[in-house]
Amino acid sequence: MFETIDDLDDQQRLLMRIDVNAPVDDGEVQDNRRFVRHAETISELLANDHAIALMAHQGRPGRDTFVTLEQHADILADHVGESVEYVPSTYGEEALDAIDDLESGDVILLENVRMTDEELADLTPEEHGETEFVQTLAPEFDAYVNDGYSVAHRAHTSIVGFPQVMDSYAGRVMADEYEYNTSVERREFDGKVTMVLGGTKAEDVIAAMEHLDEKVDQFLLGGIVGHLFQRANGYEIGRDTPEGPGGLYDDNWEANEETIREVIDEYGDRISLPVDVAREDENGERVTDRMESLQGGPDEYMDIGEATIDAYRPHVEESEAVLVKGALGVFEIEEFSYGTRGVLQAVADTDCFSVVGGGDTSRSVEMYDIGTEHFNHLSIAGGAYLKALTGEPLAAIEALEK
Ligand SMILES: Nc1ncnc2c1ncn2[C@@H]1O[C@H](COP(=O)(O)OP(=O)(O)OP(=O)(O)O)[C@@H](O)[C@H]1O
Ligand SMILES: O=C(O)[C@H](O)COP(=O)(O)O
Repeated sequence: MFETIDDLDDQQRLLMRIDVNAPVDDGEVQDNRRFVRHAETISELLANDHAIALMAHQGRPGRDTFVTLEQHADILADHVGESVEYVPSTYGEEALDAIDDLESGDVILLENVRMTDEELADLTPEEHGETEFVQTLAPEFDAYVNDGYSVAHRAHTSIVGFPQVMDSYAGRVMADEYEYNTSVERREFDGKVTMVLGGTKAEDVIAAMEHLDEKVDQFLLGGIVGHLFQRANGYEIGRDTPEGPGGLYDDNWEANEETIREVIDEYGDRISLPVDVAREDENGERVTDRMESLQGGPDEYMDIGEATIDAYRPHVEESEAVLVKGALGVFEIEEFSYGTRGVLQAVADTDCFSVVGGGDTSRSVEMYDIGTEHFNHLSIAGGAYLKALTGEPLAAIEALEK
């Protein structure tokens, strides 16, 4: 087991990893529950007079969402109610100067760690610990705290490198999510277990499906994941999104199709797919097409249709546990929120054990007033949550335990 911030002495100089990776709309970083949850940990640490330098990432190199953390510092400051200084360097001179000036009660946010050469390098945890990034920053601090549960599945320098050489502790979000999500994996249900899978990170979701067959009785698919499955069935649907991993439908299609075929052959009878999908017509209105008579281009479908929602609802009502990962449509636009809202409302109306995961997806519960109290747990994690459900070890946890 790992140590947590409860084990820290007061007034320490802390290097802390958080995960405020967020959707970026027209260059504007969107606030979400990750900021709120990490702000709670930061406030708790400030109450004990620590000085904190935060590390975080945003997007992946080459994507539109790969931006600096300037806006993140402002959003965090709003939630913490204290100033959070953005430092436009991760471990260069400017960063070291700002760290030098850090006093008890101060918080700074260092530049996007994915802008360093090391962060995403293919290295062992021990090698990450030997990088210039780690060797430069580690001596400046008393301890390392990792609160970034939602990025805990990535074996990157800021996650696995620092614990090699520093006293390391799990933050509040890390500890809570870990306990909850592993208890989901261990928990045995007598009744039906249903998993609702959607969103844009389709390859991660499909990879997880390969490991979930014994734990799940029914899969309900939507979002880009649903498109991919229906495309494998011969329908002209689906597109690559700038936020998604890219290449889903071209370079990686052959491999994706093969995996989907394997999953369908193995337990296709437990997988429900959209029978209709919704798009915007020329007047800007929502219009729904049956799967056999698609009218839009492959890239135009933004939600599951009403018949699909009606078909999915009884599965939820019959379930003892429902686990959700990823949205069934572009819920951020009201017209295309029907699928996500319809299924989440069915979960809220049912007395089942329920977990909603996915940093973006769990936001829809609050956005549409579905009532957080109707769910057992709203996870701010996506990929890490999926991995935890499949019982796979998380790189960050292994590093903290070491
Ligand atoms: N048909 C669709 N076309 C385009 N985007 C879609 C579609 N259906 C769902 N989405 C998008 O999926 C997103 C949510 O899923 P995504 O896989 O990106 O993240 P998540 O599961 O919430 O969390 P995380 O980012 O933490 O893994 C929403 O922002 C929604 O707009
Ligand atoms: O949003 C997430 O799921 C995490 O921040 C991890 O981001 P990544 O999938 O780009 O590594």
